[in-house]
Amino acid sequence: MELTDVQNDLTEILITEEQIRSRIAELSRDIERDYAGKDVLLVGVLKGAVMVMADFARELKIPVTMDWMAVSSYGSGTQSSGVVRILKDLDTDLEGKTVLIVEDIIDSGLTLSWLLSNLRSRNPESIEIFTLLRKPEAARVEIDVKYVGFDIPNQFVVGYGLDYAERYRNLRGVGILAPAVYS
Ligand SMILES: O=P(O)(O)OC[C@H]1O[C@H](OP(=O)(O)OP(=O)(O)O)[C@H](O)[C@@H]1O
Ligand code: HPA
Ligand SMILES: [Mg+2]
Repeated sequence: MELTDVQNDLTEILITEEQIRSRIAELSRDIERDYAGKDVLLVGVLKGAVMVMADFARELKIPVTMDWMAVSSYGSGTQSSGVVRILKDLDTDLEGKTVLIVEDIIDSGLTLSWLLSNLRSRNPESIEIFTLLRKPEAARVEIDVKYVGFDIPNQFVVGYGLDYAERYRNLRGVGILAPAVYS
């Protein structure tokens, strides 16, 4: 679905499909260099990261494996509950693995901060983070993120995997959701 197909639900088109494609390609070149010769395990955080994982993994010119974890803290609202629940754990043992977490967005940072300490306790060789979007003004915890697609304003966004109450995930780009839709 195009951003223009839900124009009335958005206050702004923030990032187009083409901008996402080209930024993922840029970051992929960095990552190919940084991880040359390594066996990388991409850990996608369901459900939001499905689109970015699919495009990023196919853009990479190095072999990788992929696993998924499902966590949820937003439910059907626009504010983090602060409580992160594991809905599905990894199938892979992380002991000694080179892990790259793939996320759609870092907002308050609460999800990733919780996830990082959870995954670090499993003794991987290294863990880094790749996120398509980040909201610097919303950060409630500091997280060291190695690969960031776009820093965006502190507003609720949808599209390209990101939902409001499970809707809008299938938009090709990212837009700011009109407050009238959720208030
Ligand atoms: O930095 P934070 O404030 O913690 O927010 C970021 C997290 O919130 C979203 O997940 P959500 O809980 O909505 O689950 P979903 O991916 O299934 O939509 C998003 O995909 C991140 O995982
Ligand atoms: O801005 C957002 N949009 C959709 N899901 C989210 N999860 C955290 N922040 C957001
Ligand atoms: Mg969500």
